Amino acid sequence: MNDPAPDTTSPSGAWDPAACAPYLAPPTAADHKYSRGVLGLRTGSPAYPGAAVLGAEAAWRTGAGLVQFVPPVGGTAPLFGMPSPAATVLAARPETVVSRSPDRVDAWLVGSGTDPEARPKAETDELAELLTQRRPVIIDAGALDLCLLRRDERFRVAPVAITPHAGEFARLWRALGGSRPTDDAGSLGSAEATAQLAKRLDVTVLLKGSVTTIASPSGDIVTVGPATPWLATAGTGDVLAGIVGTLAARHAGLVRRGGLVGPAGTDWPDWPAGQIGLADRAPVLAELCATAVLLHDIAARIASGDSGGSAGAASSILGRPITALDVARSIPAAVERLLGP
Ligand SMILES: NC(=O)C1=CN([C@@H]2O[C@H](COP(=O)(O)OP(=O)(O)OC[C@H]3O[C@@H](n4cnc5c(N)ncnc54)[C@H](OP(=O)(O)O)[C@@H]3O)[C@@H](O)[C@H]2O)[C@@H](O)CC1
Ligand SMILES: Nc1ncnc2c1ncn2[C@@H]1O[C@H](COP(=O)(O)OP(=O)(O)O)[C@@H](O)[C@H]1O
Repeated sequence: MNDPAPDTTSPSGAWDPAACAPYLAPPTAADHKYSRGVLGLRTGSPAYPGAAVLGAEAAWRTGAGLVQFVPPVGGTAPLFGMPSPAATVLAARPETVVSRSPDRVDAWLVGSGTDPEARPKAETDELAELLTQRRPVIIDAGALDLCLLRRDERFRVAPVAITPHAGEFARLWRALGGSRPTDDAGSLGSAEATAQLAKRLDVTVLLKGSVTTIASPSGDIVTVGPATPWLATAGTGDVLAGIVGTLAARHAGLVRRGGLVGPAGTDWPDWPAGQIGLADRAPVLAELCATAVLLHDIAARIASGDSGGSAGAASSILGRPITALDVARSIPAAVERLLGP
């Protein structure tokens, strides 16, 4: 990959709170748990069971119909006498169903709270397999290396969004042969670099930061922020990933169709093969990501008691310290605020 030119372009646009509403629409009388979106989680590890709890908490609070947790394959036993990720998730959210091979999953969230160095081959193989299927896959933290598989056509079947922070973004950039950025995506013109990465790997890139940049493979860029700086605390990225995964599960059909409505309301399997390219599908995923980032910021502001700041406001810092779990627990109030009159 060539180094990006300095970023002289303006982003395609900042995300409008009003645009979130369709993605957060309340359930109807015709809904049931399966129609509201089933999220499959492959998150957490013996070293980081807490990250799996944060993602599951966020998923339920965002309004998932069902969250299914798949325990990591093989690997080391829990450390320090800690419970396993599955036991930790169940203790916090007994609504969660734990299963080795869940059916009816609409979208997957993988990688939060995992370490690629400690990942057994069997786990890597199962994660890679998800990229060969049509369900949306959200790739976070310790699974981000798997998006490099997208260089191979076989792994380009699933619509994919990745959620790196600046350090993780720099690692991916270097893995693709770029020499810049070093560890500071902000210094390189992140919009340009994010768009390049999105295009190269045919993924939607959600580059986290005070201002979060979201790029589609098509080149569209959306920015959200600045978010409240109280979000700069451990685990808030795991919460964001849970929100993104849940919205992707809720709108999995729309993601696969690229936002297009099929003939007589048909879904993807009824569409002629090859009619819709991956790049066509990506902007919907970007809009879901932007909605998730805005919801996350509003939840953080509610949790921190920041009644004066609105999402995206670059005001002086208002409010009080928060934890990642506080943010997750404030998601329902944030949904209500975004849907409010
Ligand atoms: N409770 C739990 O279970 C929790 C579990 N968690 C899990 O921990 C795992 C490891 O994740 P991780 O992010 O802590 O470590 P890693 O991937 O090595 O990246 C850090 C390196 O990147 C660099 N860096 C540059 N810019 C940066 C930025 N904006 N934000 C952050 N870093 C930035 C930074 O360099 P520096 O700036 O310090 O020079 C540093 O060298 C992962 O699976 C995650 O899910 C956490 O979510 C916490 C709660
Ligand atoms: N200074 C900041 N101002 C606003 N939001 C921030 C700031 N720093 C980080 N964030 C947000 O906090 C979250 C941190 O995610 P991440 O770096 O993955 O942390 P973790 O791995 O501990 O969950 C992201 O949503 C990011 O956009």
